[in-house]
Amino acid sequence: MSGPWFEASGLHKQFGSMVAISEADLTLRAGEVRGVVGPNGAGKSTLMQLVAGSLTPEHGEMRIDGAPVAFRRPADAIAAGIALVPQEMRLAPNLSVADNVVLGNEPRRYGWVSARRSRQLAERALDRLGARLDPDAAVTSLSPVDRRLVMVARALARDARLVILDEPTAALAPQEAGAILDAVRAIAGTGVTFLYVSHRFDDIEQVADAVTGVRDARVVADLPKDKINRATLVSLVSPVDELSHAVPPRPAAAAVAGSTVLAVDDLTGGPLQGVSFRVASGEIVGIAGLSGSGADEVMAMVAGIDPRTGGVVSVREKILPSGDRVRAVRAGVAYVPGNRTLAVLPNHDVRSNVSISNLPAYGKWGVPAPQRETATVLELTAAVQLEGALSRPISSLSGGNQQKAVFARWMARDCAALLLHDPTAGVDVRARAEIHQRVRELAATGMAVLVVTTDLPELIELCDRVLVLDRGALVASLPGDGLTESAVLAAMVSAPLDAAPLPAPLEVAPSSAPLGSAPLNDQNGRRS
Ligand SMILES: Nc1ncnc2c1ncn2[C@@H]1O[C@H](COP(=O)(O)OP(=O)(O)OP(=O)(O)O)[C@@H](O)[C@H]1O
Repeated sequence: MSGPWFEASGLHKQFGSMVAISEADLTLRAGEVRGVVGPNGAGKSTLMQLVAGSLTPEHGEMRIDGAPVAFRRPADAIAAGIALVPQEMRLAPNLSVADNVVLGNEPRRYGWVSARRSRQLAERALDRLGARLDPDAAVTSLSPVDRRLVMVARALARDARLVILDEPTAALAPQEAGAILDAVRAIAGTGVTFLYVSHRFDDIEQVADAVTGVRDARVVADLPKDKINRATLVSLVSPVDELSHAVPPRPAAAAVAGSTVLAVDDLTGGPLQGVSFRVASGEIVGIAGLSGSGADEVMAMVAGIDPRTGGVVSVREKILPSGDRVRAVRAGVAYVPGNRTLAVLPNHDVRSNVSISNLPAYGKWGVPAPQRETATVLELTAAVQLEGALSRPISSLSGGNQQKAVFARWMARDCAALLLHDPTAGVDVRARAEIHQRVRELAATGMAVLVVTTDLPELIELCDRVLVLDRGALVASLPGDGLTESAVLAAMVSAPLDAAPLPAPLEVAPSSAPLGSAPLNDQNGRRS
């Protein structure tokens, strides 16, 4: 690693009277991977957007190789060798892998886009990442991790010296995240600098050479490599006196004795090949699986978002029609999607975004009772540590805070089954602990909770039982007590990953079964 080539000092940005980042300094060396860590709403994304030219600072300066630079738009930053890879996927679905890599930067010959040179450019960028992808493949055919690699390749195809990655692994399983981390380390070895924003401390510990801590709109820490560990990272997000609160232990054995609330029998559709399981009142059941395992599809079909081609889903013995979200809500199925852009009402304030799930409760005989609504929403937002005025437009909240609002929405309603899809993606460690605590409390009131998450520690902290899906089939049901990440991982890839002893799988489902003829699972997911 050589001396600093990028320096920012005194960067300040505010939205109206709200200061998002103030007096921020940042110094980067060639080939450095700098983690960026801090609580939700701290100002991390704002700082990244200033460096990437998506926002312009009120004051402060940036220098590249000692010379002052000022970016008025992202194109200025790109021309200076800085590219931002945002958290949300920005790929053109109708274009190939190669076309997506060169999108907006197509090499031209005599003014015309050169298909040959575009392809070469894309292949070179993908090669540098070690991504073995067919440049002609449709980008829609790729797994989430490969799509993410295409987005990183796009930055490399622009000869970026600094690549800013915003939560690049937020919705990826650990092995898949590993592909991103390996690529980042390999590219950093060639002299490219990375700013790596993440709430996943495992990633930061593995990949970062140094960490910038952001808190309350200020840069509050600059940790060298030998100071990067779980305790220092947690303390950047949560004050030291809250450390124990931030990482709560899983209760020894959750009291799971209720009757079946959610029954899924022989579910088919998409990759699913006859998946059956039960979730009892008071139980928290997790589903783990790699991309393409079918975990996402189970969630979408049970929630009534996607239609199923076969099988039965019932809640409290009431069969839900296929692909009917309204009927599912009426039957008491709450759903918090992993992709918050599917859940927020962007043109509405925080209050409406939270109260919408339960509007009839805030009025009597059709007359609204705004005070009751406000009181309830204040209680719910406090429970997920979402601070600030309820009248703020939700789109002005940081990503993690939007996620908290969506979660609070479903706490307002008395539901039978709560479906959580990556419930704490982009949420800081402190609020994550609060959300886990709320989930446990909701389960204790008798709800059946189903959690699909790529975050293995979350499954282990939260769940009484973890079902593992592989290529559309249920391959294991692992009891929560004593469960380890390596045991879940091993079941996900159908092979032991290390020497850690595996709990014996309780259930091994056949890869397929004729419609309507599959045996039912008992309460613990065992087949009878
Ligand atoms: N366009 C905007 N209008 C008004 N306020 C904004 C806007 N963008 C960000 N903010 C506010 O600036 C503050 C910093 O937000 P920012 O997105 O930078 O936080 P963050 O650290 O990236 O959070 P997260 O980890 O949740 O993504 C927050 O209070 C947010 O509500």
